[in-house]
Amino acid sequence: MMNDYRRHSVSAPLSKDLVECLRESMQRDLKFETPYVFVVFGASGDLAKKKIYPTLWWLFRDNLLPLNIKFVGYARSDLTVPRLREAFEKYCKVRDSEKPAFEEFIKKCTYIQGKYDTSEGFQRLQSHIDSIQKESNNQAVNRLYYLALPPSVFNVVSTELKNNCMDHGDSWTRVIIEKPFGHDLKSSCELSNHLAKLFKEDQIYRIDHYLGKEMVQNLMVMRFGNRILAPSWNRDHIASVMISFKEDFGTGGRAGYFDTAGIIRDVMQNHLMQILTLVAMEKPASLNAEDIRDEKVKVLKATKVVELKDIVVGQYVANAECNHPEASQGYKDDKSVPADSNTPTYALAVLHINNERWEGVPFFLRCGKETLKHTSPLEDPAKPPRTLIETSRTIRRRLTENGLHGRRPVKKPLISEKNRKARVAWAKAHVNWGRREWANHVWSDESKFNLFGTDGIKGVRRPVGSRFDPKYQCPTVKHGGGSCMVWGCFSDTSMGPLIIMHLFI
Ligand SMILES: NC(=O)C1=CN([C@@H]2O[C@H](COP(=O)(O)OP(=O)(O)OC[C@H]3O[C@@H](n4cnc5c(N)ncnc54)[C@H](OP(=O)(O)O)[C@@H]3O)[C@@H](O)[C@H]2O)C=CC1
Ligand SMILES: O=C1O[C@H](COP(=O)(O)O)[C@@H](O)[C@H](O)[C@H]1O
Repeated sequence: MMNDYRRHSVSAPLSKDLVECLRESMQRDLKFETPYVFVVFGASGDLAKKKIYPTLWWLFRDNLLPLNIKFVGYARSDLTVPRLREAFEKYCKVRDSEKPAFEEFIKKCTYIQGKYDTSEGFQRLQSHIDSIQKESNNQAVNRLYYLALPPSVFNVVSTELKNNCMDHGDSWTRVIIEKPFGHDLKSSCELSNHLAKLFKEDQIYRIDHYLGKEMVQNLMVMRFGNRILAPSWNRDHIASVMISFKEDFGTGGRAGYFDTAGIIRDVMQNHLMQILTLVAMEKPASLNAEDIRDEKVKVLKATKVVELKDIVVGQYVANAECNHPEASQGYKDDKSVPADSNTPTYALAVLHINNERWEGVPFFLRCGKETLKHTSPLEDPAKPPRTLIETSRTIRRRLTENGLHGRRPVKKPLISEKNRKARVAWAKAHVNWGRREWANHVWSDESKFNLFGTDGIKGVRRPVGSRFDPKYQCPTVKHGGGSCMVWGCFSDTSMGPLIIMHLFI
């Protein structure tokens, strides 16, 4: 069972059973004594402090990392481990009880200051890894290089890595590359070709962290494992799809990178497009990565090329009227943004997927920095179906499963509040009458019969125990309509005649 609080926070520890299970499955592949080094290039940056270091800590805390692992930060900034820690600790959400373990984690961290475009810093990194090897009984060190860097330096850093920091054939080296992977088709192909010359394909990990988000991971299960949704997931039932990414903060010190990318390259063409393909693709042959990739590619191939008329862009400016602390700063108020920058911080695009499932359904991709609401909801405004696939039996079953049972509503005479009170008072006053008292009384009532057709049997769907809830009652009237009003009476010994009071035609 998942801990309750974990549902709300990735920082909460996993349950012991789950950790054991994950460790067991990892032990098959990992020798825990083998030395590993995880190098974060761009350790001084936003991604490193907000995501990479906190994630490494959570894995460490949950015993999901090899025992002999070291974390090396690398960047140009003049930093030390304590200053690095200052930057990332608050994102690690360390609980009081976890503090000793966090100190152990920090002991595993080191920092190397170095440039990206010269060999000197990389040679020092290599010496550092050599020293880890010596400390580990000379066992060869597995290396994982994480490029948490702006794309402008991917080429030089990967080249320096290849020239200075590779394994010696007795361990492995892997390189993780962040998005954006190039800024257009040409540069993306160039980057691919460049990396292919340096590393084997299985050494290169291109990462889109959105694919690791719970909401995104649940998409496939929701689409293909849900028997109610699956048949409705198409143009007959969905009018349009809006995939929306909004952040209530701006570039916050990252403008150096952001201004070279813009919101489209930063999140739209990767994160939002990944979500779009997951939403739109057909069921893959298996959950194997290649099969999923193939289905995503089919969606992309069926997508009409986006033209200028299909896209709106914008840039956030300061808003003096808003009290949000960040609203006083426009994008260009950031000193590292050129005064004439026209980099978009907001974009809305409409895409069309020309296939049988989605023909005619617009897919809107919307993303913005400083949009005052940090949510990325996926909204599928449903439209009235052109064809009804579900049978009424299925609908009845689903309603009942959800606690709404089909029942006849209680009839309640439509009387004024004054009369209601009078009736209640009379009933209370005579609550103790017995047979003898009632025998002296005549009972009368009127009834309405429709002349054409009937009012029919009305039903309501209501939860158990809510019979007398006013919302589920059915108001009745004794007068009006195309009908015949009759009156009758009885006492404890006989029945009176039936009197036709009114006939309405
Ligand atoms: N921030 C986030 O939440 C996410 C970011 N990413 C991706 O991660 C990568 C890094 O992003 P992020 O950490 O936000 O970026 P930052 O702007 O924070 O840059 C990271 C580090 O790179 C160095 N750097 C910055 N600009 C330059 C430059 N022009 N030339 C050389 N070095 C530079 C700086 O370190 P120093 O000067 O000390 O060397 C900086 O601390 C990007 O590719 C981004 O797309 C992906 C997912 C999420
Ligand atoms: O890739 C990026 O994603 C973050 C948003 O990621 P989240 O996991 O924090 O929602 C975004 O802020 C950043 O600009 C971008 O580079």
